[in-house]
Amino acid sequence: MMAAHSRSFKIRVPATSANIGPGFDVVGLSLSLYLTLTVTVTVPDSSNPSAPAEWPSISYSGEGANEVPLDAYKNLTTRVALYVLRSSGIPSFPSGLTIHAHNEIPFGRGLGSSGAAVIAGVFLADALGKLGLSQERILDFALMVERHPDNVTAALVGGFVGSYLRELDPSATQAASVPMSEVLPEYPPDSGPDWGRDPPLPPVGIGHYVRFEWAKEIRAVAIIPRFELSTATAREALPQSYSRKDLVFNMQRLAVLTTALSRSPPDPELIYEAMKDRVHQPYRRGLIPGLPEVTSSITPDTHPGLLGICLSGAGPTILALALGGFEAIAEDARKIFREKSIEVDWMVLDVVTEGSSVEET
Ligand SMILES: Nc1ncnc2c1ncn2[C@@H]1O[C@H](COP(=O)(O)OP(=O)(O)OP(=O)(O)O)[C@@H](O)[C@H]1O
Ligand SMILES: N[C@@H](CCO)C(=O)O
Repeated sequence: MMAAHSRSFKIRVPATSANIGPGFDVVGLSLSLYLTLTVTVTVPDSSNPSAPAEWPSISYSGEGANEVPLDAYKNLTTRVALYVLRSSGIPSFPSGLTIHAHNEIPFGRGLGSSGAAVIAGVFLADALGKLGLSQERILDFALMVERHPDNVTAALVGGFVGSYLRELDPSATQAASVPMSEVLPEYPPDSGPDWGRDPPLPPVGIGHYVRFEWAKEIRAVAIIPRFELSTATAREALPQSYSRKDLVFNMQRLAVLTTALSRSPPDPELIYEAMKDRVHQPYRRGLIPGLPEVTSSITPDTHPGLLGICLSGAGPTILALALGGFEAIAEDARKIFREKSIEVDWMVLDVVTEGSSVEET
């Protein structure tokens, strides 16, 4: 009888909410919803190392299970993993690889589902290839795929995080700007170890971040419209340039917000105003009917316990930060959306301080 040995591990990545009003592409919060991968690699003892590698077997449950591709060469997480493996000189997945993904993060709603899938992919490659990637290098790889740092950084390190992309020299800029089709090519079905060009390596040290403090009593109400809005579409709605007045408006608020959210007791008057934005939300209102009404009519005066309210990431989810009164906030937002014929789901989430993890099981 053929003996086999196997190795199993679990990867867990939190959801994130980016921007928090004025911090477009700058700040992110990790939230208590998770993408969890349960991974097993089974290697028959008598396996022939020169035999062609089998394709990984992927299964999904939870959010997105009915739409996510289960082909490892099409699925975002495994494509990212393959990119990182190939960049590290490992041409393909090992044989006997099975991955079960359980996903609690709704797709395309502004809760960082793609950022979580990307971070999970880099962790998967790191664990499969025993690459020993540093946190900095994990972020470099993630930023070659998701090119704004707010979601992936918060998903990686956890908590309330501010980040920037380092100004790269011209050759590194070129390396970091290669088209996505070269970073994550559409692998042909029969792709083997010799497939394609060498993958473009990320420059070293692209993303830098700082973790802010977070007042533990602040919780997050996610009001989630039942429609998807892709980040790409929501970014196309934005202008290429802004007035000085609007940029100063946002910078003033962001500077106040990062400390205001760390103070106990939190000050609703300060936070509500500091969560206003003029850089992305006004341009996205056409994509999210009800957005301006929800953010302007739900206030700390009308809803005791509320601190501030904004679009979560690229939307369409609304994020309300609050100390209490969660149901009144969410149900009143539901009424406003219903007037626009949009149904919502809502949940109260915690801001989690732990980032992504991998654990051998
Ligand atoms: N767990 C996952 N596995 C595979 N693909 C995923 C997974 N999660 C998300 N995706 C892919 O990412 C797409 C959603 O990405 P998109 O950037 O548009 O939204 P988001 O990340 O949910 O929102 P935001 O970036 O505003 O927070 C999905 O339609 C799917 O193609
Ligand atoms: N900062 C990004 C977050 C979404 O991924 C945006 O608002 O487009």
